[in-house]
Amino acid sequence: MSRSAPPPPEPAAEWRGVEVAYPFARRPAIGPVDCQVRQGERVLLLGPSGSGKSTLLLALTGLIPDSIPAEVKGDIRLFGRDAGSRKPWDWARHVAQYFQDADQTLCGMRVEDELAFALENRAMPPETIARAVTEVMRAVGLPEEWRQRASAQLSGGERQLVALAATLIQDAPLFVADEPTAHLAPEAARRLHALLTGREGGRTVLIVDHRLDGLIESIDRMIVLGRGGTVVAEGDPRRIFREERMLLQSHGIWCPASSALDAELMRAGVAAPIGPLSVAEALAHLDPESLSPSCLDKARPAVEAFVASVSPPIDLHESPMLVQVRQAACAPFLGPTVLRGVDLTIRQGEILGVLGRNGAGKSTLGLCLAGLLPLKAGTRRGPAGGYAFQRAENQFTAATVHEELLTALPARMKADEKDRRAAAALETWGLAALARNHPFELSQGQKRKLALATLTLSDHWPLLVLDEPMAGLDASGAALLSQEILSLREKGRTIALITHDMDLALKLCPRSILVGEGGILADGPTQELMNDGVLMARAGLTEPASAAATRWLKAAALRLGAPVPC
Ligand SMILES: Nc1ncnc2c1ncn2[C@@H]1O[C@H](COP(=O)(O)OP(=O)(O)OP(=O)(O)O)[C@@H](O)[C@H]1O
Ligand SMILES: Nc1ncnc2c1ncn2[C@@H]1O[C@H](COP(=O)(O)OP(=O)(O)OP(=O)(O)O)[C@@H](O)[C@H]1O
Repeated sequence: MSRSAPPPPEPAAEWRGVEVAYPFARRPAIGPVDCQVRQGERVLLLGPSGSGKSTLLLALTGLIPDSIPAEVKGDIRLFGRDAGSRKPWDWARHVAQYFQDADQTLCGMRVEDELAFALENRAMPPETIARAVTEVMRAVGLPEEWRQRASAQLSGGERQLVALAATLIQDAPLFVADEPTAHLAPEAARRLHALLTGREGGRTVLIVDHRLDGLIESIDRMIVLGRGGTVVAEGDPRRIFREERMLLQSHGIWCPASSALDAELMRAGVAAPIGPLSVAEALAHLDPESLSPSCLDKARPAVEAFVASVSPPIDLHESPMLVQVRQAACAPFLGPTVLRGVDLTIRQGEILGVLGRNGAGKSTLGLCLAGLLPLKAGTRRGPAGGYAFQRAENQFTAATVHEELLTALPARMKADEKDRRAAAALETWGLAALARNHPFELSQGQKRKLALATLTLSDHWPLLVLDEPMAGLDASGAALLSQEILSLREKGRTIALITHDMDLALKLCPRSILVGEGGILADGPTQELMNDGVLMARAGLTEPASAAATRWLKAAALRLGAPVPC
């Protein structure tokens, strides 16, 4: 007698014909959506800003419509059960959810309270909770002595780490994370990605992230939402990034650096047999030591084209000084001095990269450079600057998107001129359909766009400090911002760009500073800094994704006896 195979386990999460419509919206934010996450799978949910990724996740445990009003149609199932049959908090043991905005997760006074909260709600013994807190802090890289620190007095990235630890400690079989690494420095993001997608414990993971390099290697499957809030692609990351690249780009979705290189190598007829997930993997079969010169000749222009697309711009001539700080000591608002002996000159019309690990003091320095925080010691010369905050909504003061833009324009400007300028900005940033919405109703990427549109609309500031402006932006938003930064520079404006994106710094900033060890660790051409592995490691940074391609070009040139690129 043949025994029939046991039925497959129920999917961890499943959406069938799901539509979600927010009140007064002209059309549903998502739907109809049909997709699932199988138990034990690690799934990446991709989509442009506003495509409904957060909406899909919030509807999963019923937070929409329980806490956020919206009409939900269709069938949502968690581990085979109707998700709506329980209250959101009744799912807490099954689903641990990390929200896109860390500040929405944090509710305790101290780091320890924050982390213990979920386990205290389960009435666990204090010793067990204390042990779990120690373990999770170690796992995410939070120092033990931070247990008593006030969570409100942490940097943006540090708060994100605490919020992630508070979610991980719940040890639920399904972990859902909405952009968990948006504010993390490269090293911390890598550790977190490894932790989230690790096989231990057989946890199921559903993750939304725009930062793909280093993550996609450990993803089993992707679900891609398009601009209309429906699924436009689903399957193996290798296949999707190779075969559906044009589709992803048409929806303004990020593709990893490896996919751009793969496309160049495909055109040259020397691509890897299967779609690569990293730049190193894209080049693994093209080892300059063993490759024939004819094959090297074919591959070289393709790799060169890729490297040129991510290379630093030509440096400016020496221009007059705009802002200068000498022997400056900088402290966060009501906080201790974190940077000492800072000597820095920013020249008019330059784009300066400000790089460093989480908590290094980049935002504190940025606020001092803009004149928004007084120095504790030393001198600052130069005009005040405009500041795009790390958390976009910290900037919003108006009741609608349109009115928010108007705040950037001078009071004496005629009303119809103001409206014309605001309408042009809405169009440029793709926010026209949301003009009457409250800024807080926007998706995270849309909020970022509004904050940047408002800041760049004003002609008032000769210096703009942009604090992680790309965090949460989709590929089309990021491309727009890059263009905007370059055109501001053309108009003589000066920009300090605080970023965790090494490829972006390399592409936009001829010069960068590395902030670390209580001061400025290094100041020089971005390319040179990034070539110095020891220095980058000291600053807690990793090389850009494109670095492996630059090394390959050098090795290929040596082998062919051609001039070695610098
Ligand atoms: N509370 C709300 N009220 C009204 N509209 C909302 C609300 N929350 C989100 N929306 C709208 O629903 C759409 C989907 O938003 P959602 O936050 O799910 O997108 P997303 O894909 O997560 O975007 P992002 O990548 O920018 O975070 C957007 O157009 C947004 O403006
Ligand atoms: N209000 C505050 N009170 C006390 N300490 C603070 C306060 N705000 C920040 N800090 C501390 O000051 C240091 C510098 O913070 P800052 O926000 O400048 O770092 P950052 O480099 O911008 O970090 P991130 O990349 O995480 O945003 C951090 O160690 C942080 O914990």
